[in-house]
Amino acid sequence: MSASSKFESSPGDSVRCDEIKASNVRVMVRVRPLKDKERCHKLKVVGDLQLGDQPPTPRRRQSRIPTKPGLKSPPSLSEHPDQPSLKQQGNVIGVPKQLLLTNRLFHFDAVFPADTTQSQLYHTALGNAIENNIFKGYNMTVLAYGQTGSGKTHTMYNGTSGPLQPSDGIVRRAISDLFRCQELYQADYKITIAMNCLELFNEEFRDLLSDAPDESLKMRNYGNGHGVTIEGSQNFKVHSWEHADELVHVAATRRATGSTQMNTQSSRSHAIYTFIVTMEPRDRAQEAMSAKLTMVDLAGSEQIKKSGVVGSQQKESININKDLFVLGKVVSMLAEKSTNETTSVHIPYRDSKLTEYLQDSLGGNCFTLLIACISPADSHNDESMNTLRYAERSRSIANHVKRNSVRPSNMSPADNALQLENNRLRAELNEVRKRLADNKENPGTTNLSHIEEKIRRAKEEARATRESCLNVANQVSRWRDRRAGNTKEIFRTPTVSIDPPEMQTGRNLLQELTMEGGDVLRPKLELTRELVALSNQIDQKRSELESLERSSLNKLDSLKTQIELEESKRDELEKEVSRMKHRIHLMATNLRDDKSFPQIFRSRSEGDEIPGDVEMKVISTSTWKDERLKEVEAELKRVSTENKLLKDQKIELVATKKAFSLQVDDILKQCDEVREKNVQLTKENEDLKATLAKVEERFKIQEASLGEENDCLKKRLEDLEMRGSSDTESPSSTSSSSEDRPTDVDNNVVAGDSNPSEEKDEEHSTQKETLIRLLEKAVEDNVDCADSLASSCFSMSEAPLPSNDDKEVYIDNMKEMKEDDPPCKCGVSSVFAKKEYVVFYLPKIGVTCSCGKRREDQLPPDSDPSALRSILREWQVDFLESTGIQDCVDFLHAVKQRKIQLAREMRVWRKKKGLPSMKTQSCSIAIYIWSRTCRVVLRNLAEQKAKGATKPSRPNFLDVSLFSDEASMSTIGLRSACGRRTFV
Ligand SMILES: Nc1ncnc2c1ncn2[C@@H]1O[C@H](COP(=O)(O)OP(=O)(O)OP(=O)(O)O)[C@@H](O)[C@H]1O
Repeated sequence: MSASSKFESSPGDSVRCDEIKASNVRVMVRVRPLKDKERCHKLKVVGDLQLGDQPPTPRRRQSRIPTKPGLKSPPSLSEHPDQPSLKQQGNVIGVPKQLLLTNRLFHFDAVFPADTTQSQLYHTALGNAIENNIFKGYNMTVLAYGQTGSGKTHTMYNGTSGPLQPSDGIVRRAISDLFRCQELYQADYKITIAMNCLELFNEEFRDLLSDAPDESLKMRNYGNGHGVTIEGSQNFKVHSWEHADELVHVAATRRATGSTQMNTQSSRSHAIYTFIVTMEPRDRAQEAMSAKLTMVDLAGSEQIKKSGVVGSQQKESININKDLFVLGKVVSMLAEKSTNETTSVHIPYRDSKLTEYLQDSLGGNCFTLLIACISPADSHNDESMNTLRYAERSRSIANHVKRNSVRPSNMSPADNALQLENNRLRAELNEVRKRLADNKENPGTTNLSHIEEKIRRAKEEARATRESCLNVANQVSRWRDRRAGNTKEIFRTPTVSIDPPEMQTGRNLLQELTMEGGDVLRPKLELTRELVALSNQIDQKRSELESLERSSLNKLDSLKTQIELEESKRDELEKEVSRMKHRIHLMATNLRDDKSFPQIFRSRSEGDEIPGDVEMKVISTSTWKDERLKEVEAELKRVSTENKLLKDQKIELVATKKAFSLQVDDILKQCDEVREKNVQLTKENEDLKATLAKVEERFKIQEASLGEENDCLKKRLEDLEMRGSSDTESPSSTSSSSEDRPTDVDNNVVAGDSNPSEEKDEEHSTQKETLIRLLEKAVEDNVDCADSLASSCFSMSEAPLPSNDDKEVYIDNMKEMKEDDPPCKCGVSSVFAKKEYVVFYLPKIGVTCSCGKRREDQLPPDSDPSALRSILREWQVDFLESTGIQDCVDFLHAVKQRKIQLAREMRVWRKKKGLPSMKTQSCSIAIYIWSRTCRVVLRNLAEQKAKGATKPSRPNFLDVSLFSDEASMSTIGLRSACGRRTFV
């Protein structure tokens, strides 16, 4: 059976046509959410949206079934009188109807902003439309239109399977509604639901539910609004929601999709889901109804440049765009027709298969809802603008909707079917007649290709009509055979399949009576009377059937006559064509051969006699020329109109292209910016990572040092407890152990932890002796201390090296030195210590081996004298940097804030680096020495600057006078060259 034949309302006697109403296509716009990196400045939904998320309140069952069949005016989509208005549903307060895009305001039936849920969209857009339209016998179509990636498939079929999900689109929700309504109405109607799923891919129809889904199917158009069918497509009778849903799911997965730059899962075809509902009343007084629900997910328009398609995808894209172009043209023409009803407008439905198939939905017998999907992104403004313009135009398309219902009659279903078929044939015949009449009226417009086309169509139609007639004839003869058999059998066999119901009832009654007759003896006369009455009824029915048969046969005959007539017309037309061809050929030959043709006119003007046959020739030629001229003029007119249309389209396209290229430039620029930013961010990220690693290392060190501090504190607490009594005897020893001011290292840079004073004195004297011994040995051997790790004797760098005599004096001085000796004023200093202590405690500046070799005091040219690396040794700077200290100022600040913590961190750090272990207090002293040195250097540099030095140089670190005001000078381990202590 064809997909739509049941829905073609036949203009016959028993089909209602009294309820034809105009209903404009309803248009709603859905804005999809922004994607990553997309921006939206120019699009605005105007008005508040407060949608309810509930289905409309269910109504009581009685009101669903019309008490008086078909007398209500047809409801428009989702606005049935019984249905609560949008404003009354749930908490719906209002739906925006306007949309502003780049200063242009568009008006629609509803505008759904990006945050609208699928459920909100369905209940607002369709509401109770399935029940109010389909189950009342009105056809309905829902179309999704828009550029690629704008959300059409999301809106129509967001394919899941199983129970209904919040993300499901219109198709699944509509199927659910269909079966819900079937359940509601099945007490009064026998309802069947059939469905098919088609796709139009590359200008070819395919049945997505067929065993051979790749097979291309032919479309057949019955013309004059009598519907279109896809030959060979299958209708599946579906029994439940699950069944239908499964089929739709299969179809959706078979649909052609592909990945483009605009949409990773782009539909490459137009998908058409059709559901056919037929309702046969259980009560014969009601009318039978049928309706078709079509849901179309159109493929999206796309710019090949933007979508980046090539090869076969490019061909698909061209076909999609062509279809949509024709759709736009049809919409424009329909809109023009509805605004200016007086002018006759040709609607180019046949220019594409899509529009030919959707003819009923656009300007036909159908309630139509168009959902235009757009992207809110600025980068898609031009496409969105086109979609909105198209959608706004669609609003003015008027459809003429009528109920597909059949009046109740005493005819059997077979009679009804026959009747409908007859009606359809009659309509076709009318159409053929009309065309023939048109041909007669406008012979002037006939040109060769037109005639050929008409002949082709006529042939096709004749073939189709012949087939239909044969069909009908077969049906009639089968039916006649059956009837003849039945009539014979009627009294013998009680079960005849096509008996009129009254006869069956009578026979049943008779049977009952016969059965009961055993116990209740009725008079024979009564039974005879009943029988007579029944046989009368049978006769009456038989005569009715015979007259019906006769009329059918008559109709058949008249149809045959019509066909013959049509065929003879066609023959005539063919002959006419060949005659014309012959004439044209003759004339062309004559004109070519007849050299005297121009001469004839000349001689006529001069009053010469024209030979009779030549005059005839001239007359016929000029008549033909006039005709031809008229034809050419008409053709010219048509061509110029088309040309103008094409020019307009071209201008529009050029403008669009220009806007596009501007947009593309803009996007490229943005891309560059983003790329640059990206590089910058990556760099920043790397820096941050490095800092993070440092911080993490610091953290670990701090953590470890905290542990140690804890241990240390505990130990100290124990010490303090133990020393409780001795503290009262020598209070000065407590103050001298202060961590912040490690003055207990006067005699040597090798300072111990806070030991009792006797231990300290003992240690000092040992160290003193060691030093003296070392010095004596150094004087004897004049060793190159720079290479000796065991012990070294250092003196200042830039001061003159002490002679051996000086050294002896120095040693003597050392021996005689007392704790309370006054400071030496010689201004020249030396450092005596083990090399490892020197390396640990002292900064690098100016320290020179006593042998005269300079060590570590050379600064690279142009180096910053105030930098940490110019003052301190490599490892010292490495350590400080590991704690986040970058320069002298940082360092001085850190010393002030957290010297002890730094000391602990240093201890842990050294351990980690495999350097000799030092006590925390020694670390603290070292830090103190470094900080002092840094402060002195900074101060000296500032002084140099203040005196006008443009390039201040690093001070001589061992110039004792530099440190003369430093009370804790001794802590840096300097001694005067005379061997006496400089400071106490
Ligand atoms: N309203 C929406 N909410 C959430 N996501 C959406 C919405 N509309 C579209 N999308 C998402 O945008 C993407 C593209 O949508 P969809 O495939 O439906 O576009 P389309 O118009 O059908 O494209 P095409 O014509 O190329 O098939 C999908 O990932 C989809 O999930």
